[in-house]
Amino acid sequence: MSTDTDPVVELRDGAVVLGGRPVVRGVDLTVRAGEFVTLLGPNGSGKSTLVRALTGLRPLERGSLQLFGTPMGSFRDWHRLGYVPQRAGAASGVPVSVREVVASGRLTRRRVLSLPSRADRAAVTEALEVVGLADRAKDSVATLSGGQQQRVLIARALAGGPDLFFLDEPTAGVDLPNQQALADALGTLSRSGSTIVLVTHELGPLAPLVDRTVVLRDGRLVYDGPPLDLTDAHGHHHHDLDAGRHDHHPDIVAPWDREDRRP
Ligand SMILES: Nc1ncnc2c1ncn2[C@@H]1O[C@H](COP(=O)(O)OP(=O)(O)OP(=O)(O)O)[C@@H](O)[C@H]1O
Repeated sequence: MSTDTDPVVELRDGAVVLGGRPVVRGVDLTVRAGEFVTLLGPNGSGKSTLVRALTGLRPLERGSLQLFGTPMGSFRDWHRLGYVPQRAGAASGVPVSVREVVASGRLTRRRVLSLPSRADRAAVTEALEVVGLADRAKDSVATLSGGQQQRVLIARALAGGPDLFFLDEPTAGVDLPNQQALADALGTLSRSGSTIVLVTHELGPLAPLVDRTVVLRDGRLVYDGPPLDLTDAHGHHHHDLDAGRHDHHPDIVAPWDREDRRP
């Protein structure tokens, strides 16, 4: 973990209200360059909302946010951010190739109405290689599995050359080989110095990559520290990280969910 580098995300007292209800409440979060942070918490605890707020997609009701040291209101370097939303299929119904989807990730880099440059094409090819889909470039996205489509979206985010990635449950509903391919791609990114903020219910093959864990509960940050060993003394895995399999079934017994948890 790098603690001596500049913060790339600095949220102070962040609050988001949706439908009149506080969903993110008084969150302080600093992410430094090169960190790999996982954001955990039960269903509905506000993880996706927090990530959307950090990308500027959800306005803050209260608090302040800086990205790369610039207040959100004046931030313009959008090409530095990559965002892979939750449960997003890459297939649109319109026949579109894997390469075309990934190439759309270069649009923040290109001048309006200009043709793709050699650098654009090279970035797309490289992004496809990182996620292990170079051999599927010409195929229609619709012919890919859900896990492969998720990797296409990661390649799209990658193609823009961002150095800060937000990924919202990229492994949900993805089989083990695809999870491993995702972990390989994120490991490559992380080693190249990218900062990664990842929402997940289950780390699986991603676990070795994680520097730091942040846990939300009821919109509040209840843990921020080293990755948690969620296996108890009896070798049982705490149940809530499997909650993704039982959507909206908050059967919680994890450390941050005990009565004595700190606020
Ligand atoms: N557009 C919206 N309007 C009103 N409430 C919303 C909206 N979007 C989300 N919520 C509510 O905000 C709360 C937090 O949702 P969010 O999706 O951020 O949680 P999450 O931790 O990512 O959950 P999950 O693990 O199920 O994806 C939930 O109670 C949800 O119902």
